[in-house]
Amino acid sequence: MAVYTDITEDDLIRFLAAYDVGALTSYKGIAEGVENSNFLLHTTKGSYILTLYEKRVNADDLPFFLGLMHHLAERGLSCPLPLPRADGKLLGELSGRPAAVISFLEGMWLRKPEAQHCREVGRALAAMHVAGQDFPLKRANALSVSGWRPLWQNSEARADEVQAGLKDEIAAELSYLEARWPKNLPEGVIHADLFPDNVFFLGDRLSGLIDFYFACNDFLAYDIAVCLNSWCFEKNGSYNITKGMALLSGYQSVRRLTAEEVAALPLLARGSALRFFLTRLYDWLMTPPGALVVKKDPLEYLTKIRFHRAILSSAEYGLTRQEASA
Ligand SMILES: Nc1ncnc2c1ncn2[C@@H]1O[C@H](COP(=O)(O)OP(=O)(O)O)[C@@H](O)[C@H]1O
Ligand SMILES: N[C@@H](CCOP(=O)(O)O)C(=O)O
Repeated sequence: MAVYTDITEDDLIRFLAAYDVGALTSYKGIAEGVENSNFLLHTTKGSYILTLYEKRVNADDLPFFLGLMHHLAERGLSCPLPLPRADGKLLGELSGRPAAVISFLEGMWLRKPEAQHCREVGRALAAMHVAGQDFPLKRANALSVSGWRPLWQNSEARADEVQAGLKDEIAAELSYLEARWPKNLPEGVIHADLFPDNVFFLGDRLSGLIDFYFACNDFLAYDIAVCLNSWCFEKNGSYNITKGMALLSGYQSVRRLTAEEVAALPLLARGSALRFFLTRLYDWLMTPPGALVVKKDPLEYLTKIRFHRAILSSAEYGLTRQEASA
């Protein structure tokens, strides 16, 4: 459960006085998420999410994240909206943390997504990329290739505690990717963490995207790589090409990939797998005992890195031969 910062009822009531949300009737910590502390609030006016921004979120980036949610919602994308306070600001402070009240998005995330859901996600991701094209703020991806080595240096010495041989394997992987990371691919605003737990469905219909707190400017196709990694592998570590095909065709029904993006896909998928491996490894080794968070297994992403390393052509992800060789 991701609640890093406790709040008291008195402080919460005082904090909520600045919002037009009615009177608090109940609240509870949310048993999901990794990055921030989230609470579900019920008030006389409805349900809301209270987010306290934690360690990896830089307060200077909050206008980008909150502004982006507004921008995308204005262009018809379903995502939660930060509520304004009486003073017009979107951010307040609670228990010493920057905090926001966010509208509640109906729906549930899928524990066992199927190909049809992957298609919907592909479509929504491309719609987000298109809608983000005229978002005026910029934020570099702190967790792209230049951020991986500093992250690795924090865990490197203890990597073999997790699995023998990891230190050498990851060091080689990192050097390989640093030397070959693409430089010129179409860029824009990406979500950068569109895992199944950040996509809500009502029945089989996608009801919205949440958790824009890694959003940034980067290669659009890198976002697809994140989704292939998080949506198209089965629990046993195998890649499900039917899901890959659905996700990629859903995406391309809104935005066509360029030949350069197609060619870069195996490298981007490998890099995205390394990125999640590294943050998970860091959390695995560094999260203090007793923290109310479920740590995610870094080794799941080692399997994915190895899968991508063996890929010879983007067709293996589920692009048609024609698309893969265009
Ligand atoms: N706007 C929202 N509407 C409904 N539930 C939400 C909303 N935002 C977050 N949640 C709930 O909180 C959980 C954690 O949110 P998330 O943004 O993923 O946290 P974190 O940033 O810590 O990873 C989600 O899985 C969901 O259950
Ligand atoms: N998706 C990341 C962790 C970030 O957690 P989220 O709850 O913000 O999606 C992972 O799985 O490693």
